[in-house]
Amino acid sequence: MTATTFSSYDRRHDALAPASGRDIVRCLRSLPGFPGPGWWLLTAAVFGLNIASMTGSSTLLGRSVDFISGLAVPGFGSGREGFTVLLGVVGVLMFVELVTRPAAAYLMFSATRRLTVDLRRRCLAATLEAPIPDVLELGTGNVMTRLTKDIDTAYRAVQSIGTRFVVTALMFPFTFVALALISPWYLLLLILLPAIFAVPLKRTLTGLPVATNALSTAQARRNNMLLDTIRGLPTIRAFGVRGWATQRLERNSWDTVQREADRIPLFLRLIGTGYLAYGVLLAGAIALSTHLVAQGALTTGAASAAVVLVVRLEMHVFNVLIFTGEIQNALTALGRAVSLALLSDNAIDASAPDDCPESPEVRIEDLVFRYPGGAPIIDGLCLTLEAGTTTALVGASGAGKSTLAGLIAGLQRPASGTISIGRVDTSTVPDTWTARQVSLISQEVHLFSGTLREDLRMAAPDADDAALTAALTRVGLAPDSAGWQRWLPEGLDTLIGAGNDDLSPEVEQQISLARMVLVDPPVLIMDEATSEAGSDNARSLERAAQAVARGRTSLVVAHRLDQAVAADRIILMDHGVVVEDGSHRELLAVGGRYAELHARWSGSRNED
Ligand SMILES: Nc1ncnc2c1ncn2[C@@H]1O[C@H](COP(=O)(O)OP(=O)(O)OP(=O)(O)O)[C@@H](O)[C@H]1O
Repeated sequence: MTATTFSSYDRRHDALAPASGRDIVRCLRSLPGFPGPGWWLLTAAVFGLNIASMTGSSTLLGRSVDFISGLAVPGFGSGREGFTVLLGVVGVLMFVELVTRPAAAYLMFSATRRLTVDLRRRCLAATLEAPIPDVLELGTGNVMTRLTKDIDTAYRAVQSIGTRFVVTALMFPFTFVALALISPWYLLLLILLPAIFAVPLKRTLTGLPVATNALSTAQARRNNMLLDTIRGLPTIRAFGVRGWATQRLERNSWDTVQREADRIPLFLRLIGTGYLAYGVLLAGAIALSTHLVAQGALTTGAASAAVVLVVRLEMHVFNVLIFTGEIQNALTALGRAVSLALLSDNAIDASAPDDCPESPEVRIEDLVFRYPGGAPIIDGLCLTLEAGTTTALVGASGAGKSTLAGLIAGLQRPASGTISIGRVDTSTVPDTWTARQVSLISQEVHLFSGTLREDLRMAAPDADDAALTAALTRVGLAPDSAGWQRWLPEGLDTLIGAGNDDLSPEVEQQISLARMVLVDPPVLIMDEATSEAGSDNARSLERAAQAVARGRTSLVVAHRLDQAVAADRIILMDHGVVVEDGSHRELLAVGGRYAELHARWSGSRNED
C-alpha cells in the first residue's frame, strides 16, 4: 500500500462554502469543453470589433458637426462630399456593430452550454467519488440544488447578461482611449469614475449578498415547511390541525415575501446613484468640451464627438451597477456548484490495498465522534469484532448504536481514533475500498426503478438468473414461497422501485438482503434491518438475516432481543461506551443490565 500524508480526518475542501474565484477558474479550465485558444482569440476579436465600431461611429457622428461649421474632417475632406463619405463609413460601422453582437453572443452561449453539461457531469461524478461523510454533511437537498438550480442560475446569467456585461466592461477602456485621442484632457473624467462608483458599488457588494442570503434562507425554510406539511398530511388530518398548518405556511410565505421586499430599497438606491453618477459624468464632459472649444484647443466637431461618446456610456454606467448584483449572484451559485465538483478532492489519494480475501477482524481504537457542534457521542471507544463472528449491539435509544454502525461503514468521519478492517486503517485508504469491504443494511431500503433482475444485477453484474434466484431463495424468497407468489408475479421481470406498485416492507428487506448475498461483503452491518417486520414475518426475515450474516464479520444493531440471543457475542452500549460484553449465556450469568433487559423482554413476550 502506498503511504499517504493525507488521512480522511483532514479535509482539503470544505464543500459547505462556495469555491473561491481561483478554484472556479481551476475547475472550469479542467473541464473537457473549456474553450481553446482559437475560441478566445476569435471571441476577443469579435468583441473588439463590436466595441471599436461602436466608439468609432460615435466619434464620427460627433465630428460631422465640423462639416456644418465649414471645417474639414481629417480623412474625409470637407463639404457635402466629405459628409456623405463620413455617413457611409458610419453606416458600415453600424452594420459591423449589428453583425458582431449576435456573433459574440453565439460564441459565448455555445461555449457556456457545453461547460454547463460538463460541470453537471463533473458534479455528479464528484458526488459519487467523494467521501460519503462529506456528501451526507451537505445533505440531499443541497447536493440537488447545486446540481440543478445553481448551475442553471450561472448559465442563465451568462445567457441574459453575459454579452452585455462583456460589452459594458470593454466600453469604458475603449471610450477613454477614444476620448484621449480627441484630447488627453478628457482623461480627467477617469478620476471622476472611481469617485462616483466606489461608494454605491461597495454598498451593493456588501448589502445585496446579505439580503440575497436572507431571502434564500427564508425560501429554504418555506420549502422545508411545505415538504414537512405534505409529508405529515395524515397526522395533520388525524389531529385536526389544518388551521395550524395553514397559518404556519402563511407565516413563512410572508416572511419570504418580506425578505424579497427588503432587497427593493437596495436596488432603488442603486438606480438613484446611477442617475447621479451619470449626470456628473456627462456634466463633466460638457463642461470640459465647452472649455476646450473656448480655448481653441478643439473644434466643435471634436468636442461634440467627446460628448456623444459619453452619451453612449449612459446605459453602461447603469449596467455596471445592475450587473454587479447579478454577477455576484451568478458567481456565488457557480462557486457552490464548483465546490461540489471539487468534493472528490477529499477522497484519499492513495492506491487501495487488495480486498479482504475472507471475513476480517474489525478493530476500533480510541474512537471519538461528535455531531457538528455537539458533545462527543462516542468518546474513546475500543472494541474488536472477531473475524467471522456475529456481534449484536444492544442499548437504550440514543446510546450511539447507529452512530457506531455508520462509523464502521464509513458514513461518518471520526474526530479521532482508528477503525481498522483486517489491519487496514480505513482513514488512510479511499472510502471506495471501505465500501467494498463493509456493507450496511438499514431499514431504509432503496429499490432502483426497473425490473427486479436489473436491481439485483447492480450488486452482481455478471450473475445469471439462476444465481439471482438462488440469492433470493437464501433470504426466504424462493419462487414457491408465499412472498414471491404474492409480490413478484412476473418473477425476475417484475417491475419494482419508484413508479411501480409498492412491495411489502418485508419483501423489500428480503431483496436488500439478497443483494447482500450477491455482493458477498466481508463485513456486514445490519441496523434496524429486520425491525420493520410484523410478527408473522419477523422470524423468517430474521432467519434470512442470520443466514446472510453467517460466516462473515457481522454487527447487528439489535432492536429486539431475539436478534441478540442468536449472536455469538453481545455488546451493551450506553452513552457511547461499552458497559457489558459477552455471549448471551455469559451476560445472563453476570446478572447485570443485559440480564435485566432480557428478563423484562421475556416477561413481556410471555404476557403477549
Ligand atoms: N444527525 C445527527 N445530528 C446530531 N445528533 C444526532 C444525529 N443523529 C443522532 N444524533 C444523536 O446521537 C446520539 C446517538 O444516536 P444514535 O442514533 O446513534 O443512537 P441509537 O443507540 O442508535 O438509538 P436508536 O436505538 O434510537 O436508533 C443521540 O443522542 C442522538 O440524538
